[in-house]
Amino acid sequence: MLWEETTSTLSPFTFVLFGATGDLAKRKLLPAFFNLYHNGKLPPSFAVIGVARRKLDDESFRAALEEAVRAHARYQVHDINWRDFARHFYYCSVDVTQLADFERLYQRVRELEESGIGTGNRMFYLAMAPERFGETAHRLQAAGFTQTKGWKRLIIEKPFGEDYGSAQRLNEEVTQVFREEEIFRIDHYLGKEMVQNIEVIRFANSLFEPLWNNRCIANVQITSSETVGVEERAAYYDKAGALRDMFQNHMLQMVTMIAMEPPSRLMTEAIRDEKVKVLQSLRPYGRAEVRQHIVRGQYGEGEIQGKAVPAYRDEPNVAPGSRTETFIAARLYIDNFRWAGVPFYVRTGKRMAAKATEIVIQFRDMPRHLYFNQDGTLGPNLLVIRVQPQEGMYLQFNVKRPGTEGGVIPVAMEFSHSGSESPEAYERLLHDALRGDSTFFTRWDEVALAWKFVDPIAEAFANDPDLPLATYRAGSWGPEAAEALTAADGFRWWPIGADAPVADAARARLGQPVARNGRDGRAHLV
Ligand SMILES: NC(=O)C1=CN([C@@H]2O[C@H](COP(=O)(O)OP(=O)(O)OC[C@H]3O[C@@H](n4cnc5c(N)ncnc54)[C@H](OP(=O)(O)O)[C@@H]3O)[C@@H](O)[C@H]2O)C=CC1
Ligand SMILES: O=C1O[C@H](COP(=O)(O)O)[C@@H](O)[C@H](O)[C@H]1O
Repeated sequence: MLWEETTSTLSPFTFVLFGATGDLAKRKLLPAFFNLYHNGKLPPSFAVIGVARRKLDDESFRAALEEAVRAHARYQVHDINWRDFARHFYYCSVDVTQLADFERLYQRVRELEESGIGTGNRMFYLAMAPERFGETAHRLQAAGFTQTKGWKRLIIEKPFGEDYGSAQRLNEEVTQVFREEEIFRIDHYLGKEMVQNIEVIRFANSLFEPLWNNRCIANVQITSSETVGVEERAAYYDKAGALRDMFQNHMLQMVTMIAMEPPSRLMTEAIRDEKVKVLQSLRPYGRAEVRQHIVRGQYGEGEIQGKAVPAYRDEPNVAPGSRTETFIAARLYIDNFRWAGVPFYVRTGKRMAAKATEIVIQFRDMPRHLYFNQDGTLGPNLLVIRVQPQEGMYLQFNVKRPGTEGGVIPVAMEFSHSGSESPEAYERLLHDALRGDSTFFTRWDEVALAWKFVDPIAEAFANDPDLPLATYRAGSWGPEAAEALTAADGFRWWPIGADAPVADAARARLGQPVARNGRDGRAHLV
């Protein structure tokens, strides 16, 4: 349920973290535990048992924990009594392909529980290769973990399948062991402060909700751009591409949050029901529509923050001549009463000009637009939800140019969350799962519908000889064809991230020069 008091005490638990020595654990999960502990969100009695194949003991795992926390947590190690925190962490070397290892792990968990920790509440987090998810769930059952007088829950990392068929098979495997309400499928974008804020912005403001439809909104633009390349993940990414890695999950989840109807109650299942309806209303695309509405690209060489970077095909472990897309832009339609005719432009890519996730709601022009638009600079009203790295939103509107010359200039009202110590996405999601709240996790029917929408696109990507794969320069905003996608409808992608007009305000606060606008179409801050 939403808005439950989050400082309420959690029940004691044991948390079995598979993949405890991996990248995700190091950068996100272990620091999230520290942040939660620092903020008093964990109960006095809990145990985290790190699991992976390599041979570590409790002490060396605690040393790795400290390193991870020092490098990636929001707070300083010396802010708390480190020994008090670290004593909650244990390690057990397990190869998940070996049932005997699970039996050993089970003994460890039982010993901890019998020493007074956990009272039988058991959380299992699968932060390892997705091929291992199904068999791990089965071995947990075979070793006896799922027989408990407390609760049992499973958190599964992405990717949840690589198409509808494989996702369905995986789901069948895990639901043989855990009930749907015990399964927490992670989409970490749902843990981001401003993604969660979408519901409040929409449903707690009489200013916005009456306008939230095809009568008032001209288009919606959702961008998640990254400056990083494929990094060390080519083995996975070269098969997945941007379509499966970002679009099928994070991007479509943001679409559902923007487009859903108000839920009948602010309750988990009521909210998920409304998100499902959005996915059901997505206009399906076959090959012809993919050519018309979707642009894919792959980064070539270029520059990121002044540093030369190689083309995707020259990255380590990428197949020579790979045709994997590192960028996708799509024009989506949600064929229901509220959104009929409104294009949703969605784009995501690696090695782009900036790291930014922003949602731009562009309102329709006024009917007497021309009257005020004599110098051709009048822009539409925009509501921009800034997910990251800045957290906040701004509303762009038009006012009279001050003075006697007349004319109209765009201005922006900004609200900024940055600096307000929002919890990290994983921190919030771990805490939600521990208190049994699955609102910001994806239900199976959401995952299934997302794959059913994406599968024909993936088919076209793989087999349509007439579908271009554009190369874009690393450090750019993607291929030109993505600009053409919006331009064909008389729109354009609005600048985001550091290019957004309100970035001027941030620069001004830092005493840096700002673009004093008027005729350049950029907004002043009011
Ligand atoms: N890293 C990231 O930023 C993100 C990761 N994810 C997802 O999180 C999951 C983990 O990713 P990531 O941390 O990057 O992966 P890593 O490859 O860095 O880590 C994999 C972990 O699994 C362990 N492992 C591998 N094989 C076995 C085995 N047979 N038995 C027991 N443990 C095993 C490894 O330890 P050892 O070798 O010691 O066994 C290691 O701890 C994946 O599903 C990924 O898609 C999702 C979003 C972002
Ligand atoms: O899930 C993923 O997300 C990250 C981007 O996450 P963000 O929170 O930094 O925006 C992406 O780099 C990765 O490829 C993908 O698997």
